[in-house]
Amino acid sequence: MSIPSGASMNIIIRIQLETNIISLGEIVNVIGDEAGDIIGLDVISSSKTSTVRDITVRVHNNNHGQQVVSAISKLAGVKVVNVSDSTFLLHLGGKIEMKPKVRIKNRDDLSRVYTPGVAAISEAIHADPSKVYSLTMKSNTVAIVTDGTAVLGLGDIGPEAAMPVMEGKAMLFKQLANVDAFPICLDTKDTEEIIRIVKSISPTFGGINLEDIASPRCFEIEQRLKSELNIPVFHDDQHGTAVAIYAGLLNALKIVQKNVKDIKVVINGIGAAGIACTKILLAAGAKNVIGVDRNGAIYRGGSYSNPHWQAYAEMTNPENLQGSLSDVIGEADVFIGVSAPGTLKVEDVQKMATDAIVFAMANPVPEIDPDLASPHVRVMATGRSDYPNQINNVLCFPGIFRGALDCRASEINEAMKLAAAEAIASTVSDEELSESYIIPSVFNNKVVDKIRDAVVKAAVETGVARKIPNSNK
Ligand SMILES: NC(=O)C1=CN([C@@H]2O[C@H](COP(=O)(O)OP(=O)(O)OC[C@H]3O[C@@H](n4cnc5c(N)ncnc54)[C@H](O)[C@@H]3O)[C@@H](O)[C@H]2O)C=CC1
Ligand SMILES: CC(=O)C(=O)O
Ligand SMILES: [Mg+2]
Repeated sequence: MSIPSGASMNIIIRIQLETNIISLGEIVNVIGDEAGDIIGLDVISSSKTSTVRDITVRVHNNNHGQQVVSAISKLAGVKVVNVSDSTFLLHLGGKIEMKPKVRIKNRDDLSRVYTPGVAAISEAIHADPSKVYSLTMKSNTVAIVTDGTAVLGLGDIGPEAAMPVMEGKAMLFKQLANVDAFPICLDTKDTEEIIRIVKSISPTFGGINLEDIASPRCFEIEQRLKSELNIPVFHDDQHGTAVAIYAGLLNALKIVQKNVKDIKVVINGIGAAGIACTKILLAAGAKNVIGVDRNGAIYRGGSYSNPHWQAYAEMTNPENLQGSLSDVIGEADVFIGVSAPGTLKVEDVQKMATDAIVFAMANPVPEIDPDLASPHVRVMATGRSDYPNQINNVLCFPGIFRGALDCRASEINEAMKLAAAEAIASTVSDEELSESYIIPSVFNNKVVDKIRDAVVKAAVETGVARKIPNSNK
């Protein structure tokens, strides 16, 4: 399954044109004939007989881009020098950097930021370790730790290939919540080694965001680190996703006027995200949740290689349904996909209850093309930014860590997660709420502040805050 048609991309085509043979206008017309949308034209160099230009063209997808380039290549007097994709260009040299807060202008500055002056600061922290929070970057810094084994929906692509995703996440932490975060991509899949490394690096950080670590390993890593460290450890694919989904569902259920206690929910993909989503829905009162993975519904009496599925069967699937996704989806009110591209068929959606809600969250390609599902559902959401209702853990992690760091929370607990979900949902007012607006945009500047305040309040109420921060207002 390719990226759905709703997506688009920009390509930059560098051409050399012989100006006595062909005009720029003719090239522009050819691009228009191929349905390419020109969004930029730059002159790179020019002589009496030829010009080199960069033409930035918005196209639907890779194939469409190739079609446009091929049409230009066929023109007499045009040489296509290079074609680049603006997404690749944006990644050249990486997306983040480290910047000092003050400039070292002279020897005096040097002697204070570094030796000998810095020694007094180190001694002060040695005498009172809690001062590391006020005298270093720790209080505002989060490690984004991955082993590269479940990167988006791309699977085990390794720690190097995980880097662009983690850099992107670090950008979002900074831009949305002013949290300094940086990627730690580990070249090991060994649970004990990952735990040991994260514990060893933890003095630098105020929090640990575990990311894209495959299940079931991710559960033990998180659990052990939570109990062995005194800073928040949060596996975003579990809890950030669960919080964002629950926020979206709270609002979607208002539209269809159904109660979470009465609905049938089918969750496809019972990995990190699927198990956490199930738990948050059960905690919210859902009674009929059915989990489905590659081999079908998870039921009591089944035998499973995944050690978490036996326990999962005990707490879900009250009618003990068996069979494939198609077999169990009949009359479901809600489908949540946190699995893999193209796993939900239109025929499956047609079997769902009236006013069906479909959250197809696999990234970058959802379980069903939203254009195909939409005619059959009341509320459609994906994890993507190019469709309405983007449900993505980016709605949660900046604000939840902002709150946890501000109150120096020792952990991120269930109350803080529920508070975050309710804060996200409440950002959409009753007047604004509609089928295509159940969840605020990532760029809604109220989201982070609302989550932060709600999370700090919940942390204080549950006794995990080690500091009462100033109000955010
Ligand atoms: N929109 C969002 O905010 C988020 C989306 N996701 C997406 O959810 C998906 C799963 O992520 P994780 O839970 O972190 O990965 P994971 O590797 O922990 O779990 C994936 C689960 O899906 C199952 N699965 C794979 N193919 C399947 C199929 N054809 N049918 C049924 N089950 C299948 C696997 O067996 C596994 O149990 C990924 O595509 C990821 O991009 C994950 C986190 C956040
Ligand atoms: C959004 C995210 O964390 C994922 O797809 O893995
Ligand atoms: Mg992830």
